[in-house]
Amino acid sequence: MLRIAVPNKGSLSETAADMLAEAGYAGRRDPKTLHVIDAENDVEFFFLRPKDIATYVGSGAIDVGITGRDLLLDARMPGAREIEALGFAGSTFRFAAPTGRYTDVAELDGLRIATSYPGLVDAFLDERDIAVDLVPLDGAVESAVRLGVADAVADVVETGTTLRQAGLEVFGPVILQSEAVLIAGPTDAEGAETLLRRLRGVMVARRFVMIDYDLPVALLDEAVKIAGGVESPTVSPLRDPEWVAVRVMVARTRVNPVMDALYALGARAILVTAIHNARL
Ligand SMILES: Nc1ncnc2c1ncn2[C@@H]1O[C@H](COP(=O)(O)OP(=O)(O)OP(=O)(O)O)[C@@H](O)[C@H]1O
Ligand SMILES: O=P(O)(O)OC[C@H]1O[C@H](OP(=O)(O)OP(=O)(O)O)[C@H](O)[C@@H]1O
Ligand SMILES: [Mg+2]
Repeated sequence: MLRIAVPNKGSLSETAADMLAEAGYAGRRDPKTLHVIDAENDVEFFFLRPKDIATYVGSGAIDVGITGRDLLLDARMPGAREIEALGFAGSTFRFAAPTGRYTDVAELDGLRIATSYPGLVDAFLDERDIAVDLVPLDGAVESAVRLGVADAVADVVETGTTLRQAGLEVFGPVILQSEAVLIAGPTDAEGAETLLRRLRGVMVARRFVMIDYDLPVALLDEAVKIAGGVESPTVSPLRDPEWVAVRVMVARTRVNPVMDALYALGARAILVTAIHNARL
């Protein structure tokens, strides 16, 4: 049975569980459940702290897992590697300090930096020969400067709201662009390929929609330039030989401009439908 680690709580847990459910796996009914056997799919789920998942997967105790790229790198487990970015929980990892105080990371030399990702920060600063006094905290790191235990922080930034509210601003380079990732251990586990293919199917379904429209056949080449699809659009005859029906996959983010352009070209009866799952 393929052993899969899934975040038991926190920012990643709900979307990870949703993706696995859409991929056809059995979920858990009670959020306190730590272990689920999905015999039908020949997999076993372990619900673990996202921070610990790289440790389990890197050691080979669990075959694959869903965690954050920042958490994977922070764990510094040589056996654990990212095999696919999952397209959710996107964030950046940044240094921040009271507005205007620092502009360059080199200024951090000898200062106190609070973070809940000491492995990640240490690796980044080590490479640049900057020696700091790391203050490891569990969370709510943004308060550490105001409370006097650190001079600056290194933390996850999504919208920047938490930083702003604490009177802090980012400075220096982006330490890391993070998002949820699928990770694997030192050996290739049987069944991991199927999981990966299923998750890719869910991502495609989330990222793309299907557009159908009718078009005068003479305009087909121009229409394909607007939306070319994955391979190429499906074109079907209509009863009127001057017209065709076209079906094409389009990225969700481009739907409206594509519809506008197709309509302007002469397409009519333009319909958008959701894709529930896919294997490309
Ligand atoms: N605001 C956010 N936006 C996007 N991703 C986030 C955000 N906060 C945390 N993450 C991501 O979630 C992962 C951390 O999840 P984790 O469950 O450990 O933290 P959490 O959501 O802060 O929960 P906890 O309260 O237990 O600390 C990291 O990969 C991090 O990049
Ligand atoms: O840029 P923002 O949109 O404000 O998001 C970033 C914040 O979100 C997370 O905190 P979380 O709520 O998980 O609390 P924690 O710090 O206790 O982990 C993260 O640690 C940052 O503090
Ligand atoms: Mg947190």
